[in-house]
Amino acid sequence: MAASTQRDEWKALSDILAIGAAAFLVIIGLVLAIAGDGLAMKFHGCVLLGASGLALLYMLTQFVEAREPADTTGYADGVVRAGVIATVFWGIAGFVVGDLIAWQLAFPALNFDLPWTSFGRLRPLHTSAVIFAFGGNALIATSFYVVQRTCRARLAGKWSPWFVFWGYQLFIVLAATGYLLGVTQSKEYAEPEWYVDLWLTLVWVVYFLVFIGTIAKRKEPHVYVANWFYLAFIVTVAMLHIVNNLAVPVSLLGTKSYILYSGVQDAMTQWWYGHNAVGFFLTAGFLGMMYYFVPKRAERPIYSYRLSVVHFWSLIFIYIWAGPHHLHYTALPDWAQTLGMTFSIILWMPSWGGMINGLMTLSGAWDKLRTDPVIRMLIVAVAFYGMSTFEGPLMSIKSVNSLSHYTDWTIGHVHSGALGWVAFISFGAIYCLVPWLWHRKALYSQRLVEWHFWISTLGIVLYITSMWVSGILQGLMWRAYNSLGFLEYSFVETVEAMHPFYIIRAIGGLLFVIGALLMAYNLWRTVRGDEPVDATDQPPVAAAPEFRPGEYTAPAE
Ligand code: HEM
Ligand code: HEM
Ligand SMILES: [Cu+2]
Repeated sequence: MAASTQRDEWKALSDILAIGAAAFLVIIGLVLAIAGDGLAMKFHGCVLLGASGLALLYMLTQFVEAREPADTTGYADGVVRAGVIATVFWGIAGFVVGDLIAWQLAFPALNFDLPWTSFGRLRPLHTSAVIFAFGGNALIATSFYVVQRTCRARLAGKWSPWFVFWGYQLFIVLAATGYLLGVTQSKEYAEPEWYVDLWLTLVWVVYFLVFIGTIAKRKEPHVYVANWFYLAFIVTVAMLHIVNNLAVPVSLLGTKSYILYSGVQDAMTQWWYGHNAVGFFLTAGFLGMMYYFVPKRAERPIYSYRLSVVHFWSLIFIYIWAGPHHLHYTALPDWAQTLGMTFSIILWMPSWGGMINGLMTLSGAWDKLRTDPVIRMLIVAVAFYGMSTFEGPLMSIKSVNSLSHYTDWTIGHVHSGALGWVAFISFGAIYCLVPWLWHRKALYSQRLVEWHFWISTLGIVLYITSMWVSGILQGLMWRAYNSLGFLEYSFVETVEAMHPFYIIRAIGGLLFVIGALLMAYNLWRTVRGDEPVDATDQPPVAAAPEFRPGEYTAPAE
């Protein structure tokens, strides 16, 4: 009795705090909307005002009516469902913008001579949309799902998980609209200005607290390896984000700020950030996904649990040092470049350790590659992970980088990781999650998953092969001398030579977009509850699987 009143008091306190925080944000939004310096800040004030106003209204109605959310006892899956929807939505938005800029590179007239639609503004819109909006939502949704199952505990906090979700969407909207309006601090993958960075910091701290709070109240003694990867992703991204974005705003009412560092220190901080954004956002978090969804879908234990632990520690210790490979032949001291190159080459080993662990989880069940396109998607993702983590160390070797740097080869490398690994592992996870989360007995159509798989794979192959050819061609043309010691080609000749490859890449991108649209249609039909057209061919997914201790670890270990 006493315990329950105390719990009620805590709940009331948390409600009051949440309402107070929203009211505070309403005031800030109002101030910025009225007194903000310039159109962009005023607009962002309005966005903040609208978002926090809606949140405030919603929480007030809940509080006044003392209404309990529908499911306070089981797992908190509402926020995971929202995350899955957001992932698909932002994914398609990001892929479409990616393909648009791909066509712009082939046909510059598509810039339409307008500032808002120019390549310079749409490119960061693409990279942020796919990495942070698509990838970030996939990571938040799956991490919230996985941590609950593997800890057998409900997500910590009542409002906090929803704050993480909606706060993150607000971050995305502020960042994206900012780019279109020309607000940027010009650091690649860290373009949002100081006030958007501050907002993300707040959201991220709450994300960390929800995640660690759930682990703290776990009923399962062992902390499963996927959670280690998710946790490394959350903690390291916080560290990277804060250090790389230390800046002084010109005015508290304006968008512009100046970064604390200058010259080569700024460059090194930026690429320490940029490289580890790849390592911890695009790799560690998605490895967490791999370590849950591959064994689950294959219904096999992880090939080697011991290897997964070695994989974890070696990966996080080595990644952090490899950043200087982005700054070869720059003003960065030579020793630092060599250090970055050395650690990049060493990084090949833990990366492939992880790949082997993922692939070999299928041993004894290889036939599933033929019968289950979702498994195939997950496993091909792991194979692409292996490919791009072989290519990366190769490109980090200084003599190779002297050819590849600034060329389309880098773009090809990026997208074999991004499309092949990040997007495919997310698609696979989503195909698993949707029937579990919406309690459907199967996906609407397995055949459509097949189509998605093949169309998108073809798209990726067109993308990366065209970029390999154009990248190496570009690099060789730039460094070609004639017998008199003059450059053989003018720059514009190299641009002309790229044209056919840009068209092939854009077609590849289009195929990738079509695949994603097929997925969205299939998922929509599944969620709607339509009778699956080929349920008998699909593995049984009637109930979301429970975590059973020892299930993932090989018996021999
Ligand atoms: C339909 C799919 C996609 C297409 C057509 C596409 C196209 C493009 C294009 C044209 C660029 C600019 C290249 C340049 O400046 O030369 C680019 C850059 C980039 N894209 Fe994509 N993209 C797609 C999907 C993705 C996904 C899913 C991700 C990440 C998860 C991603 C991450 C990136 C990154 C990180 C860059 C910057 C690369 C760099 O600066 O080296 N893209 N993309
Ligand atoms: C062992 C692992 C890896 C190593 C050592 C590595 C190394 C490299 C190197 C040397 C570059 C070219 C730098 C330059 O010349 O400017 C690069 C660029 C890049 N890589 Fe990797 N890579 C690895 C894995 C990955 C993976 C798995 C992904 C994606 C999921 C990825 C995403 C990127 C991106 C986005 C860039 C472009 C950065 C920019 O200039 O904007 N890398 N990587
Ligand atoms: Cu790097």
